Amino acid sequence: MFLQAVGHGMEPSFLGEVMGVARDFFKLPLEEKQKYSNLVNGNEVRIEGYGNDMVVSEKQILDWCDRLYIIVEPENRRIYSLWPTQPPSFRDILSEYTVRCRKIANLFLQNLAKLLDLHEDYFVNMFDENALTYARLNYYPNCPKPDHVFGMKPHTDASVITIVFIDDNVSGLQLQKDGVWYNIPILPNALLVNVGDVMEIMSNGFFKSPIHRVVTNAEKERLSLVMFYTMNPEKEIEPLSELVDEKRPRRYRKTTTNDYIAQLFETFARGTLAIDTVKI
Ligand SMILES: O=C(O)CCC(=O)C(=O)O
Ligand SMILES: [Fe+2]
Repeated sequence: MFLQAVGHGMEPSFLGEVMGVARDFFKLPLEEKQKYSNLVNGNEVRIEGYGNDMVVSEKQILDWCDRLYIIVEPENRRIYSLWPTQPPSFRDILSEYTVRCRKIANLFLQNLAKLLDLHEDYFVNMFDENALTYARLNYYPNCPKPDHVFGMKPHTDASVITIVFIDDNVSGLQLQKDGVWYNIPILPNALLVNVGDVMEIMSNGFFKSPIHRVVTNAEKERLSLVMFYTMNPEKEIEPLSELVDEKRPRRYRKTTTNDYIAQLFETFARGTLAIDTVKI
């Protein structure tokens, strides 16, 4: 499930500021950005920080994309040493965006619960004080050979839900439906909201986590800011008992967010899908 939210209450001027600080960050000299590197001891890749994909094989084709990945919620899990100090307003603006996006996330979660005939706060209440929200800032430079490389390879998100904010003058995000790729049109100031794998698992396949990818563009660079809403990393994830019965047996194995995210990074680098590893 993928939708474009327009009446989300964030003013275009505020969204402009958000995209502005993201753009200013990526324009910094490489040495400055590398202060936030996702490499530990020069080789081991952690999720958080600035960099590119984890490399698992020599044949792997890296995505044409730079990214900065940071935990934004809960506040006590923020690693401020990985939060840019340039541009100076980066932290304040991302913090405000985090608060405002949470409202949209909760509204979406409430609507998903209602569609499943569950209490509207069913999903909202599953996010405890250790549930993590990751922000990922993606920067896709223009690419001289757009036919040779993706901005981001086909994947699904390991989140419960995801909110994507795309720079409003460059398309490039595509969605797979029945084996065909469709362009997601640009709607200025819209936020894209989609279901991630954890929601697919919990809903026992009622909601599908859409396969999507980003194509590169020869002329234009592109930016996006993605918020991934995940549960407490230790919490067990499985189809809700309310949604499993004889007619609709359980379709996914039990996992945890921790294990699943590790699985996602591995499968993403290999070009396969994490969700296939938990299907029964
Ligand atoms: O850049 C985009 O439009 C989407 C990026 C994305 O799918 C992701 O970061 O998971
Ligand atoms: Fe994604």
